[in-house]
Amino acid sequence: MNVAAVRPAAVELRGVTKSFGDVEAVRGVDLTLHQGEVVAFLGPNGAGKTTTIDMILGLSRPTSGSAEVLGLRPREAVARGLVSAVMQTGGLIKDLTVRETVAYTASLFADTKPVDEVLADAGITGIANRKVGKCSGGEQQRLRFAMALLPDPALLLLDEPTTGMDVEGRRNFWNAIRADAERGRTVLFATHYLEEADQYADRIVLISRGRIVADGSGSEIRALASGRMVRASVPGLDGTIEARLRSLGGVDQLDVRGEQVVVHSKDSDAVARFLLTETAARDLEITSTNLEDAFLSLTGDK
Ligand SMILES: Nc1ncnc2c1ncn2[C@@H]1O[C@H](COP(=O)(O)OP(=O)(O)OP(=O)(O)O)[C@@H](O)[C@H]1O
Repeated sequence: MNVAAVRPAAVELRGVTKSFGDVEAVRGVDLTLHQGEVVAFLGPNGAGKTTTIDMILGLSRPTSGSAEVLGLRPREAVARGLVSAVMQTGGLIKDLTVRETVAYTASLFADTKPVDEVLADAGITGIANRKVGKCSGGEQQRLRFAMALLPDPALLLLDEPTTGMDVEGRRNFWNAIRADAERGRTVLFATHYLEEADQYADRIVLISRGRIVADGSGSEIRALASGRMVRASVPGLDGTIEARLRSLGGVDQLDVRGEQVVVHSKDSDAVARFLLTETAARDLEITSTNLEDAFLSLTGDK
C-alpha cells in the first residue's frame, strides 16, 4: 500500500495567489509536500517565499486558491500544535538563560515535550545556562529551533534561518535540523543559497517572481540548467546561421549582439564544430555553468 496516499499531505497549495495592491507576490502556486520531506524553498529576494510561508502558517490568506496543512486549514493546524516556525529574528530576552527561555515558552503551552529533550534535540544542552545575550547568532537560532520543537510539530517552517551566521554556525544549525528531520518531521525552509538547499534538502522548489520554476532534487535542478556556454565572434552572422544554431540538438538559449554570439547548450561540441567548420567564427570560448549560473538561468535573472 502506498502510505503517502492515505496520509494527508503536509502542505497542499492549489492555485495560490497573493496580491498586495497591485503587487502580485505569489502567482498561482501548486505545491504538495509529503510528510517526512525536507524541502528547500529557494529563490532570490522578493520571489514570494515569505509570502507563501505566511500563508502556510495561516498568518495571511491567499487572494485566491487554497492552502491546507495536514488536511486542515492552516490556522487550525497551528492551533493544534501541528506546525511551528523558526523565524529569522525577534523575540528573545537577553537576560534569560537558554533553559529559562525554553522553560518560559513551554509554560505558555498546555502540553509540550520536556525542556531537556528539546534542548538536546536542538544541540544546545551544553549552553543551557548561558544568557541569551551572550549566545552567538547561530546559537540563538538553535534556541529558536528548540522553542519551535516544544509542541512536537509535524511540520516545521524556517524562513531564512541562517542569515548572518558564519560557516560553522550554519553547519551546526543544519546538522541539528537534519538529525531531527531523520525522525520523520516535515521541514520546509526558505533560503537564498543554492548550496545550502543542495546540501541540506531532499528536494528543492525553486521560486521566482511568484511562480515555481523548478522542483526536484539538487542534482535534477542542476541538470535542468546544466550544459555549457559557447561564445564566439561570427563575422557575417545572419538569420540563416542563427536558425541553424537554434536547430542544433541541445541548444536551449541563444543571444546575439552584433557579431557576438552566446549559445547555451547541452552539446557544446556540436555548437563549436558547427561554428568552426561552417562559419567564419573566431575567438571561440567554452565555459561550463556552475551552480550559481544554474540558479540564475532558472530564475530568469541572467
Ligand atoms: N505586506 C506587503 N505589502 C506589499 N508588498 C509586499 C508585502 N509583503 C511582500 N510584498 C512584496 O511581495 C513580493 C514577495 O515578497 P516576499 O517577502 O514573499 O519575498 P521573499 O522571496 O521572501 O524575499 P526575501 O528573500 O527578500 O525575503 C515582493 O515584491 C515584496 O515587496
